[in-house]
Amino acid sequence: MNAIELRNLTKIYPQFTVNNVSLDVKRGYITGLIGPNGVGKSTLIKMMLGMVRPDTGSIKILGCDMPRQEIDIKQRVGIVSDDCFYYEDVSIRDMKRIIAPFYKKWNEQKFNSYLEQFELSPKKKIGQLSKGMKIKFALAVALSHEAELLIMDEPTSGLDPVFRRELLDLLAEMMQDERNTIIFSTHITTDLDRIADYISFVNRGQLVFSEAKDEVLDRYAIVKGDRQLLDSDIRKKFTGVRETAFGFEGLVENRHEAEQLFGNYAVFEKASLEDIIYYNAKGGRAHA
Ligand SMILES: Nc1ncnc2c1ncn2[C@@H]1O[C@H](COP(=O)(O)OP(=O)(O)OP(=O)(O)O)[C@@H](O)[C@H]1O
Repeated sequence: MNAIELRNLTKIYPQFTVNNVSLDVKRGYITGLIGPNGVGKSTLIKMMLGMVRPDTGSIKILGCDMPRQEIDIKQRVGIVSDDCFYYEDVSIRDMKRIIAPFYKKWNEQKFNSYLEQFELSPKKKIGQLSKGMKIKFALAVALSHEAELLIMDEPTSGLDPVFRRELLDLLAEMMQDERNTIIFSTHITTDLDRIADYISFVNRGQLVFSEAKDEVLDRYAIVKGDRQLLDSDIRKKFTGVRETAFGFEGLVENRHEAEQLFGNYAVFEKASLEDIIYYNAKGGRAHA
């Protein structure tokens, strides 16, 4: 079953379009939403959360229609984003008093223990929280109302390495209940190496792929070889190529096909998620 189903979503901004994105996020798994800056990841997440209305297309979250069943959906979804919706002038304690009654399954004890674990003083005003502290607060809220689905926009980007690991542990803990689902966008691909099951890759407003992380890492490869191997037909086989005085290095989408093409004339290495983002972002423009 899918926790999220996006169908043919399009959002047109004056200088940018999310173009006909269809995406299934599998229930019971962690999906990483990756892509270069400004390709539409936050816009997609905001559409899932009803914060941005698509021009066309449909959105189902936990089997419910967004926006028609937005209130039911929000009961079951935890949101972590650094441009969260909280009042700056209000303390953590008072903000909690505003938020908690909205949730049918609010767990006060859990919330207090997260505040303690995250070293957040209830007296501190939201406006005085650092970016990382705001994320911790949003996470404490999200984890205290028994959310089945956690949707997070760059949750790890403002966090120090110690809390980043703690966060990943918390997410792993949440996934012990196999009905739970997490999707988060990130630039920190090492976080995904650690915990993601699926990767959804967005580039220039379009979904490039959404598949199991292990399959992605098996399918793509970095190829290195002598520049003489490159002609215009061969270049087309690469998602992107970097050329140096000594040779070339490029990303191919189909390792098997490239191995048949180059045989022993090239060297093949495993591509990382970072390689996949880099070469897709640069495309044919990737030169050293
Ligand atoms: N409200 C808006 N009005 C007009 N353009 C917008 C609006 N929101 C986003 N955009 C544009 O849409 C594009 C995609 O932005 P978005 O924030 O979705 O990208 P992103 O992939 O999340 O980027 P990053 O990784 O840098 O956070 C950008 O060019 C941005 O300027």
